[in-house]
Amino acid sequence: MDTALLIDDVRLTPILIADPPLLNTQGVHQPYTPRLIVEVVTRGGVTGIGETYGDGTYLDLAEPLSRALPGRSVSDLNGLFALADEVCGDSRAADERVDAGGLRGVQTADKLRLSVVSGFEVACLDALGKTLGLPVHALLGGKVRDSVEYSGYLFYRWAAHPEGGERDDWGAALDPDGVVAQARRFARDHGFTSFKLKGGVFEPDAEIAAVRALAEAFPGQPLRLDPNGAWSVETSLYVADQLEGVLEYLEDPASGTAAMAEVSAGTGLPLATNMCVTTLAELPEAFARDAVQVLLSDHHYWGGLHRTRELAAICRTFGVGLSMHSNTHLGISLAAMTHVAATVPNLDYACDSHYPWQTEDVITTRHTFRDGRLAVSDVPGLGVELDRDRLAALHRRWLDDDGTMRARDDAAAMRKADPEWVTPPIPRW
Ligand SMILES: O=C([O-])C(=O)C[C@H](O)[C@@H](O)C(=O)[O-]
Ligand SMILES: [Mg+2]
Repeated sequence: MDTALLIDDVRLTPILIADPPLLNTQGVHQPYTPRLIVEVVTRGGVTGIGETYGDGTYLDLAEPLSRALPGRSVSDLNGLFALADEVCGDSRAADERVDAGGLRGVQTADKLRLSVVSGFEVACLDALGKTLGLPVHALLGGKVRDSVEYSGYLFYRWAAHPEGGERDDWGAALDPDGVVAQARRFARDHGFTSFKLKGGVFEPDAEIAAVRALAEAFPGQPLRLDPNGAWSVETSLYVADQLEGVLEYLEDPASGTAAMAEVSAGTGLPLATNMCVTTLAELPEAFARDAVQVLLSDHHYWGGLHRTRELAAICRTFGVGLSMHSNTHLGISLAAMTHVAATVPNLDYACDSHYPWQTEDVITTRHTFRDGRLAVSDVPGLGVELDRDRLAALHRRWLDDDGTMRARDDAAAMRKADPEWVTPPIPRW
C-alpha cells in the first residue's frame, strides 16, 4: 500500500451559486442554488476535488462519510461505496417521494447516498490521478475521443428574478422567438449544434410551436424536448405525433415507467429518461416494457464515474441509447462529466449541461466550448484547479443565507412572483 495515497483530511464546503430565473414545470430556479465542494487531502500532500448537490439532505450524508474516510486510500473506490452504506444511514429524505426539485422522479435513500458518494469518488479520482501523473480518463480505462460534444440547454426564462439575484443580459424567453434567439446566442457563443428545450412550462401546443421554430431556424440539427413528466399519456402521444421526425428524442413526456411504456408503444419517436430510471433497480422493468430507448446518465445520480461506465455497458448490452443529463453544476462536475464521456464508446448523443447558464465558478479557469465541444484534458487528475478565494466568497454567501436558499425549491421561488403558486399536479396537461 502506497501511504501517499492515504486520506488524511476531507473538507466539505457548501456554497450558494447564482442561478438565472429558468422555468420548469415545478416553478422557477431560485436566485441562488446550493452545491457542495468536496476536497480530499492525501498523506502525499495532494488535494483532489469533487462537486455534488449541496442541499441539507445531501450534507447530512456527506458529513459522516467525510469523518469516516481518513485513513483509507483514494484508490479504494469499491471500499468507498461500502463505507457509505455503512456510515450514511437513512437520511431524513429516505421516504419514496418526489424530491423538492420534483424533477428527478422518485427519491430514495439509495439515490441520495449515491449522489453524495459521486462527489467523493470524483475527488478521490482527482487525487489519484494527480498522484500518479495520469488524467482521470486514463484511470477509467482511457479516452476513446479527444473532445466531447454538448448540446445547448434552452429554457423558457424571465429577464430577472422577482426578488434579488444577479442580473444578466439574456432577457426573457417566453415564446418561440425568444427560444430561437436564445439558441442563436448559444450557437454563436459556444458553437452548439444540437439543442434541448426544457418544457412542461407552457401548454403543449406552445412548446410544439417553439420546437418547430427551432427546427426551422436550425434545419436538420438534433432537437430534444423535456417536460419532466408533466403530460398525460394522451398528451404525450399527441406531442409525439406532432414532433415525430422533428425531435431526435422526447425526454420524460409522462411520469413513471408504466406511463412511459404506454407512450412508447404508441409512437416511433425514441423516448429518453432521467426520471423513471435513475438507479439500477429501475432498469429491468423499464427495459422489459421497452419504456425508454435512451437513458440519460448523470454521474451524480448513478454514483460516480465508474458506475456511469457500468451503466453504459448495460445500455450497450440491451441496445439502449445513452445520453447525459445535467442539473445546475460548476466546472468541477463539468470536468468529471467530460472525462467519463470521453471513455464511453456508446455515448450516442451530445451531453446536456447547464454550465453556460452559470456565471460563477470555483475553478481558476472556466471551461470553454468550441464548436459545441469540450477538449478532453490530458493533465493529471481532472485538469481543473480550485480558486480558493471564489470558494470562500460563495461559502460566505451560504453562511449568510437565512436558510431559504440552502435547499432548492423551485415552487417556493415561483411564489415570489405568484403567491398562489403550488407545485402542479402530475400530469399537468
Ligand atoms: O430532466 C432534466 O433534464 C432536468 O431535470 C434537468 C434540470 O434539473 C432542469 O430541469 C432544471 O434545473 O430546471
Ligand atoms: Mg430530463
